[in-house]
Amino acid sequence: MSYIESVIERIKARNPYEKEFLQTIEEVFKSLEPVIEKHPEYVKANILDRLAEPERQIMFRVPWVNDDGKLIVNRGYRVQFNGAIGPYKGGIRFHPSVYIGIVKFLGFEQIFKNSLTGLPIGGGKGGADFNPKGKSNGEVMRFCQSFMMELQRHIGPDVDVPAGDIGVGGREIGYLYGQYRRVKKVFENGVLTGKGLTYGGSLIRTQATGYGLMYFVEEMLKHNDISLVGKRVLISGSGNVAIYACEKATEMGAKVVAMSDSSGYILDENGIDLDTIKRLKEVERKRISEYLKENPTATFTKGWGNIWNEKCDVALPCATQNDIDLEKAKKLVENGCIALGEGANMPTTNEAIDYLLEKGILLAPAKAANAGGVATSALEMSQNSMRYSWTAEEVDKKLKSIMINIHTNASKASKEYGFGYNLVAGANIAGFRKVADAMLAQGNY
Ligand SMILES: NC(=O)C1=CN([C@@H]2O[C@H](COP(=O)(O)OP(=O)(O)OC[C@H]3O[C@@H](n4cnc5c(N)ncnc54)[C@H](OP(=O)(O)O)[C@@H]3O)[C@@H](O)[C@H]2O)C=CC1
Ligand SMILES: O=C(O)CCC(=O)C(=O)O
Repeated sequence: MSYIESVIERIKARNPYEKEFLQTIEEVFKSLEPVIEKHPEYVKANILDRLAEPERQIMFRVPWVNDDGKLIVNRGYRVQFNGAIGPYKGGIRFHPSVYIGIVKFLGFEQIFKNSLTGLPIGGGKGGADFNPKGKSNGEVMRFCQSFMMELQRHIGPDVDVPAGDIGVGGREIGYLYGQYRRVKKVFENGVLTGKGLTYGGSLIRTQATGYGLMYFVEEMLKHNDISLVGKRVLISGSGNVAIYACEKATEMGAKVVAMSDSSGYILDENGIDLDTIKRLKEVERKRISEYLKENPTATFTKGWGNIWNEKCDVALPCATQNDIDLEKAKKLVENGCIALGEGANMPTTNEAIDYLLEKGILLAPAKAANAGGVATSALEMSQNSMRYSWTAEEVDKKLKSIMINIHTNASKASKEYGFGYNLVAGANIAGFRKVADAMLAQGNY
């Protein structure tokens, strides 16, 4: 058994029920084999075992009263995974599937992603098993207030800075910040990112993950002498990341023909009418099938995951984890897909990643490709510290240059450690080295 395999076995034994966390551990650590060989100092300092153990994980009760006057109890989480290079940073997810294994997978991935941005942010993530779907604004507000009553003890602009993720957007960040300010009595708006523009939010943060994804995918295609113009694109999801990936892809000359939500997908051969999607999803919070009312030539197909049966050149999973398994990956290849850009976190299973790489599909891994969101959050933190705001053009320019740098660093690391042009391995290695070196320098914590 190799050193890495023995580390993975130890981590499995310590966390037997956290399957998503174990999935990312295997994916990341397996690509670190040549790094460990070249740098025995990481083995001596037991960096991998230390990296896999969160610095702190907090789990708490979130009681709140629904519109019928019933007291409901949810479970809240914040995992402060690694603070070696900066304050913990990462989103909060509200979804009924949330449990510690999901929060830990997201927090672990965040360590490497945040390191890749080149900005001083450590890795963390949080959430609750609360389902915002179908809840009134009042219910969502009371839930957020109760969630923050506990969370506020553990966060701060120099400690831990949460933001949005699935089920947490501008509305929720507003309620969370309102409660934080009420309890703390200070206007300390650097404690959360993704805020509204009237109280310290950054221009372009809403668009940043989707735009950043497309800047990265464009760079990856350019590196391989391929243009995005005229390419047929499928996007899973129709939330924050999916919407702005669609906007930028269309602006870059690609044709997005399908988007989805958990009920199914719409296919529109005329190209997605994004104004309708934005209204349905950002304003009215409706199901995607409603799209057909205004676009009667489009079709709706029921069922999660079916979108990947459609033909495409570029696939952009922008919804949730494990969206593309081996069977879907085979379907994509069979249908002529040439590139896959991960907007969501861990949307592709490990078996599917191996298969796609083996078939020569260009794969932009989440840690690199969706890092534009957290990078712009870090830019929001800088603006809050300076008590100053950059223009949309300034933020967008910084975002683009960060995404291009991430591509350069991931491709260089991949080449240096013998993987050729493999951005999956390259992103893991480049993200790892900075954090590992910071941990080495800081002693045995
Ligand atoms: N927001 C950000 O800045 C960043 C987000 N990400 C990642 O991108 C992905 C999408 O996030 P975001 O767009 O913010 O989230 P949203 O809540 O805005 O949108 C999520 C979308 O995914 C769909 N979906 C389908 N199945 C599921 C499922 N099982 N669980 C959750 N969602 C599902 C949702 O449909 P339905 O409404 O029917 O549930 C919805 O269309 C996530 O993986 C997130 O971790 C990564 C980096 C930054
Ligand atoms: O902007 C942030 O801090 C959160 C981003 C995030 O959760 C992610 O990158 O997955």
